[in-house]
Amino acid sequence: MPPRPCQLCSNNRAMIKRPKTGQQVCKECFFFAFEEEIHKTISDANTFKRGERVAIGASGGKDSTVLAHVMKTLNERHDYGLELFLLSIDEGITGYRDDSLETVKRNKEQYQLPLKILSYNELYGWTMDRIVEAVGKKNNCTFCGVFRRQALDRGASSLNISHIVTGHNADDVAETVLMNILRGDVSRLGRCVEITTRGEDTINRSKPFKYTYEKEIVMYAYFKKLDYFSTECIYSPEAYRGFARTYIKDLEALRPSTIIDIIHSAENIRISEVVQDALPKQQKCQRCGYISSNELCKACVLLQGLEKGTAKMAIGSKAKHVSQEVSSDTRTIPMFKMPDQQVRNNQTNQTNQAKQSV
Ligand SMILES: Nc1ncnc2c1ncn2[C@@H]1O[C@H](COP(=O)(O)OP(=O)(O)OP(=O)(O)O)[C@@H](O)[C@H]1O
Repeated sequence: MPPRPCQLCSNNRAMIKRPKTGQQVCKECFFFAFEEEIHKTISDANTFKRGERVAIGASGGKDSTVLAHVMKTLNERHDYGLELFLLSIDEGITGYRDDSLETVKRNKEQYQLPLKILSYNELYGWTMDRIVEAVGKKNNCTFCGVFRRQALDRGASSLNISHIVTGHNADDVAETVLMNILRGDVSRLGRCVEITTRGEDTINRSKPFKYTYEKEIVMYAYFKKLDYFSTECIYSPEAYRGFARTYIKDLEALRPSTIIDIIHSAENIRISEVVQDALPKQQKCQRCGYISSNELCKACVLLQGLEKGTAKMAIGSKAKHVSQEVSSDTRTIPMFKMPDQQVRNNQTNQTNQAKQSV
């Protein structure tokens, strides 16, 4: 059978069948189409301001490694004018995160980007290895997720950065939509499909891979021969999320557009004002100053549970009513500080001067 030509350039031999579109394309056209679709996602949503300092949440895994590579490529190709940094959180998981951080350190050299590593141990006085010893494997993902979210914001803030991008891809977003529906979590249903979540007292978070299929990220990393770490976390993943993931993968095998269709469905759901008014209002944690929907943020509640030896109780719904009292010898999280107002103002001024956003 004669070689099949690329359906995009018609010159080269097709090497890849795109999981997202089914098109048969050559390597070069795949790379370009993949990158430019991400550029479209970024520019359609005016995601960045020119001159902005942006931290790439870098775990060393395939998604964030491809993200670092693509952000650097697009920043240069389309002159976004961004100052990019790698930001890694060391959760303290021996045999997993220590190895993946070695990959990030190599990425720092390969992409010539500054790297900041912040550890749970430094910030909370606990590693995930010790947390798992204390709470067991069943609920450890709750601790890790809550602690990572804050650690990323605190790491960014220490670099005077008010925008983080993560490698969450279309499969992750579709999975989160499904989980929010299954849990009846209306407030998160709307937010989880936004490319950027913004707020006065929060660090902006963006997902440039919101419409990018995981299978294509794997192909991109493979054909570009990127240096990434491919082992799964050694602590068991959250079982409920695992079911949602498998369900979506099964549907994708039958109809590849399922992933995008789920995302589009959630984008078009309108939450009634009655429901919105009933949602908890955002405030600052009374202990550490981090954004929270209760008097104490989730990280402070979880840390207090760990310190007092009542960590399992801290996970449940009664955790909101945890005592505010904390003895002077109990470890607490340092006060959260948003990036310097000055920096934010400067960024706005630069933006106004440049009158441009990407
Ligand atoms: N330890 C970490 N340090 C910095 N960023 C992280 C860390 N863990 C996760 N992230 C960010 O959150 C995104 C989603 O994380 P998740 O745990 O779902 O991993 P993943 O889907 O396996 O991604 P990756 O392949 O990048 O590890 C990552 O792509 C990355 O941007």
